[in-house]
Amino acid sequence: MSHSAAATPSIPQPIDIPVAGMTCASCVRRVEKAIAAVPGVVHAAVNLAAERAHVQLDRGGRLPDVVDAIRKAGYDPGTHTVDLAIQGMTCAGCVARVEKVVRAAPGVVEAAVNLATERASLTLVDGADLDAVIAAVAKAGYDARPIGANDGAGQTDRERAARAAEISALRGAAAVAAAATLPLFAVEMARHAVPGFHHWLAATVGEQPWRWVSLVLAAFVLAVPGGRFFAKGVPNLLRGTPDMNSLVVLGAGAAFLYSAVATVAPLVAPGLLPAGTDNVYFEAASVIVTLILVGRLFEARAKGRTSEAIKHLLTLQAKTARVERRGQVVELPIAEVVVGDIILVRPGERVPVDGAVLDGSSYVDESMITGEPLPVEKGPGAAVVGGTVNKAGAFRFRAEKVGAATLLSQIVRMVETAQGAKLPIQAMVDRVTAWFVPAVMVAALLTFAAWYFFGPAPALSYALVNAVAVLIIACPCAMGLATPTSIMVGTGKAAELGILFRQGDALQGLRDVTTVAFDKTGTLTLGRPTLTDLAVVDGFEDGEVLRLVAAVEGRSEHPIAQAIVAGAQARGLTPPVAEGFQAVPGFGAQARVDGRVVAVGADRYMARLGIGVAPVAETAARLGGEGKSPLYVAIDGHLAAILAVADPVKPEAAEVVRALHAAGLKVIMVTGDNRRTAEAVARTLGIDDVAAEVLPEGKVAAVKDLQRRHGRVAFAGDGVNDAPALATADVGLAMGAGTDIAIEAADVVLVRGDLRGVATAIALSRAVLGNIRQNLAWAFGYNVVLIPVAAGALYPLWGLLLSPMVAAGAMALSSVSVLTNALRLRRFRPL
Ligand SMILES: Nc1ncnc2c1ncn2[C@@H]1O[C@H](COP(=O)(O)OP(=O)(O)OP(=O)(O)O)[C@@H](O)[C@H]1O
Ligand SMILES: [Cu+]
Ligand SMILES: [Mg+2]
Repeated sequence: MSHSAAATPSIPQPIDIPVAGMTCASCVRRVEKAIAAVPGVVHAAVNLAAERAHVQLDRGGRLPDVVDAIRKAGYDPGTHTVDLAIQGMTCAGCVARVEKVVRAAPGVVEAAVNLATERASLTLVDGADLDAVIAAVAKAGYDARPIGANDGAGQTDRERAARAAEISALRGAAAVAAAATLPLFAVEMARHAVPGFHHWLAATVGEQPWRWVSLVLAAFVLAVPGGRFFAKGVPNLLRGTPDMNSLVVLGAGAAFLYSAVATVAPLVAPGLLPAGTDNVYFEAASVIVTLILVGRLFEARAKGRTSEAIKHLLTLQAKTARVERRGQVVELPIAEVVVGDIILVRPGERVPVDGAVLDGSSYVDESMITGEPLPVEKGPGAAVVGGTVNKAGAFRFRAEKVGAATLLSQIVRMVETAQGAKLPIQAMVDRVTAWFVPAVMVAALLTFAAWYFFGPAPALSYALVNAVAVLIIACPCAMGLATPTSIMVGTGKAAELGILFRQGDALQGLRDVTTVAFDKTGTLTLGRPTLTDLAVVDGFEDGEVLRLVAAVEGRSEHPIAQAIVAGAQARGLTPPVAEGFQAVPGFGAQARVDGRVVAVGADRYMARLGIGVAPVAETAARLGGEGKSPLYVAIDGHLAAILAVADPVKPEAAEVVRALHAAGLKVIMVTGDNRRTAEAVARTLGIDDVAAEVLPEGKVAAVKDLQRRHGRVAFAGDGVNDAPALATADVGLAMGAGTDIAIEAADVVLVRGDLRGVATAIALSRAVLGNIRQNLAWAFGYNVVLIPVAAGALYPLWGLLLSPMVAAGAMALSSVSVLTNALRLRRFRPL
């Protein structure tokens, strides 16, 4: 066993920690502050809707401290424990080493390694990448395997269970509160509505006994179902960091306390309260608690629905796999499948992980990943993707990507990251909400003072009721939900449509672009060119030229090369063997065939070789005008022929260009192809401008040039060789080819190679940002308008006041309406 020291960790990756128990924007602030105060924390961002903290530590920062800080601030950091079976440990030194590398792995809070049981018991942050831990252990020279299921699905199952528990707890609390509040509320209403009720109550139950009954009922509502507000709100208040729970506590608590004093005072200290001010507000205190509980219940339910997209993705994941182990086929939980396992898939089963078919053949439904409606044929060598459904045949395949590395897991992770993202506008919202709760408390105090000193009699009653109304109406919970819920629903909807926002802020970026640039080959066109024309120069013969060219192109990977080889095959030619093959990217290729030097490529390739193409200039112009790509062939330094390949445009391309124009965007094509050809294609599609004959390394410069001229540019490419351009553009959209998505450079991945995804992504980003704006306008507007009303601004003119009960109803409604508005995004219609 090697005992060399483990490699020093590089800058740790940012980590997402689920945080439960946050109710409003000031909770977010509090958690953020608590985390930021931990030594070694570089950056902390907390998202209320996703209920997550995104934390960047430097080398000295310790995750356990962060988790601790969250707990100390009064919230629940989401962690879970996992057991790993560790092989290869021989002594206590090994134990210490494994513990060290495991503790240094991202997302690990605590680790204990046991030599006797050969187990490591880890506490991980929910959502942490167990594979990274296993890899770290492997790097230190040991073998680690998870015991029991612990894939992404398991974690989200736990989150789902936690949410379900929260919903049922809220439902119970709201029901109990409502039952106890009902008599109070009914009697209060009857007093106003039923003539003579007052006298009837006084004659039967008696006014004072009823006050005692009310006191008991209200105390119960506040203490039992309303206990959750006190448990969080009081400590926060005492710490000097009031949150929305504190506002509820102050509002309902003040109403209750005053009423309790008014009930008890006549017995113990008559004359304590001035005449006419011994009113009770037990019903108000109870109704506030009940309505806010009901609001929270609706909110929790709606929040559950915002993450439905992820749930749907997770249902695609198979739970078990039939694996060959030691010559036997065993059914294993998906988490125990390792790379290299041979997996059997029977008809109708889901492919469990990503891999390559060994034998057998079948058709596989990949629509859930690629959007391709027709089942795809799979034979030996074909790639299969976890989550897709096998149709009629059976096959065996070798697992190549498992656990978090599978495409499906990556998609789930991308959606989760995007859903938890903070948009730039959120910073503004955060600044406002940070001051909001303290400002509200000051406003309530001022209201109290104004009514007490300048208001009509009974001054104390008016002062109290109006101050309570201000406290209740001003809860900023709708504000805290406005952005994150729209992002969650929007990115979830996007995922359903095959649009993955890798960076959540690409949503805002995409909304702001003015220009969309497309790569031509494989993006606007199908990327499957065919040989259409062949014209030889005098002295050369068709079949012979094509035979030689096909020999050269047989060595090339370029789609054009494949078209030429296929063209030769179709004419029944068998190309000879080529030697000394040389490809010049962006120009062409050459090789020696049958003792002759054969070169094929663009006109600039001929220019580079010093071969004039004037004799076929007219043919080239005609071919280019038809949208075909002309290619020149030189044999032994003499121009021999001109060929043309045509790559049909995607059927939806023209429609997409029209849609983008309708959205007010400029559409530009960037290509390495011949100018005339490019312009012909652009014309048929209605594209505004063309950057043609761009060398592969020139695409970055082309994008920069577009940015200079048009502002913010989105670039859509096939994601493989367009990576630098994708990264340079303000927003890079990678057109995924289903399995081999080049995700890294892009901000947005269009899983279905369909161009409509580009227009849909832009339309969706506008819809989401619009939705956020509506939410913010509603949340802010509501507070701005109703706080003065609650404070009594309309009283001098119209005698209008806002009862604390109405305030509680309005406040519960405001969060629900923001959530409902965000959920409207689920009905977004794609192009
Ligand atoms: N193997 C090859 N055989 C023949 N011609 C080639 C070959 N490789 C490159 N060329 C020539 O160089 C040109 C530019 O190639 P490049 O790969 O940069 O762009 P493209 O695939 O035509 O277009 P796009 O930039 O839209 O993907 C091609 O249009 C072709 O004329
Ligand atoms: Cu609130
Ligand atoms: Mg290309």
